[in-house]
Amino acid sequence: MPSQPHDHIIPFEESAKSKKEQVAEMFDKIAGKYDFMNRFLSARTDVSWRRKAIKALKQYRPQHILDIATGTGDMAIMAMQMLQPKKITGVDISAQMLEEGRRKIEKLGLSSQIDLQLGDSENLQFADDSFDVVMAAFGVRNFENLEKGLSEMRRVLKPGGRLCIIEFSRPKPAFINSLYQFYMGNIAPQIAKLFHQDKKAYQYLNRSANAFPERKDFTAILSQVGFVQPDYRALTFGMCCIYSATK
Ligand SMILES: C[S@@+](CC[C@H](N)C(=O)[O-])C[C@H]1O[C@@H](n2cnc3c(N)ncnc32)[C@H](O)[C@@H]1O
Repeated sequence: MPSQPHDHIIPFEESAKSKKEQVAEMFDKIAGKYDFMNRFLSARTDVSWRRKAIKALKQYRPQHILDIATGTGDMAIMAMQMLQPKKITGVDISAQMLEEGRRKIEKLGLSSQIDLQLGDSENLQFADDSFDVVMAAFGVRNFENLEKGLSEMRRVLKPGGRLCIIEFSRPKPAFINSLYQFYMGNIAPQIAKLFHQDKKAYQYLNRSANAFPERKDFTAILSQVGFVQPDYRALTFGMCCIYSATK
């Protein structure tokens, strides 16, 4: 197994709580403004990243989709609108993020098609081989044990099923990365503070994104947990990557 530098990246370094507890608490706190901050800080680029990832799943015509670390349900909602599967199940450890998600889903009249459940990606309560597609947008970086979470995602995927992961990565070329690092490391946490959000949550976002295995390092981990044909596509100068693989 490769080393896991991301394991040590936790939201609040001074806290004695586990990474999982800290992550759940942090997202509970920022849930109310999570969508707004995403749109604002990324100038809506996050929406186009999710759209591209979901578009690539169209050819598989999935009927049952699992959205891991679903948060406020943005990925699940967009996948329901674009792919029209029979059902999407979303799982997250933050009750408040799920509450926000359920509100949006109800407003859109999608409650019978999208089911959001409190649960841990590293210990999924679903039978083996249950889903045609398992996806996670900006979630796997937060796992306490990355390999365990990815293995669970593989376990519940049907043989031949498709994995889709969106995660932050470091932009190339170097001068764009410098600008990006300055924005994410200094400006974004200040903007978050202006909107009464915990600055530390947005500092964690940058630190955890920088420490996370990216591109070929991440596809190597997908292979190690048993996925086949892992691949990635870098978006917006490589600010994020869409990873795909098959079970
Ligand atoms: C940055 S948010 C992404 C939310 C959503 N997927 C999106 O695209 O906006 C990360 C989410 O991962 C969830 N999360 C972190 N670790 C988790 C775990 N072990 N199991 C389930 N959810 C987890 C957090 O609670 C949070 O809602």
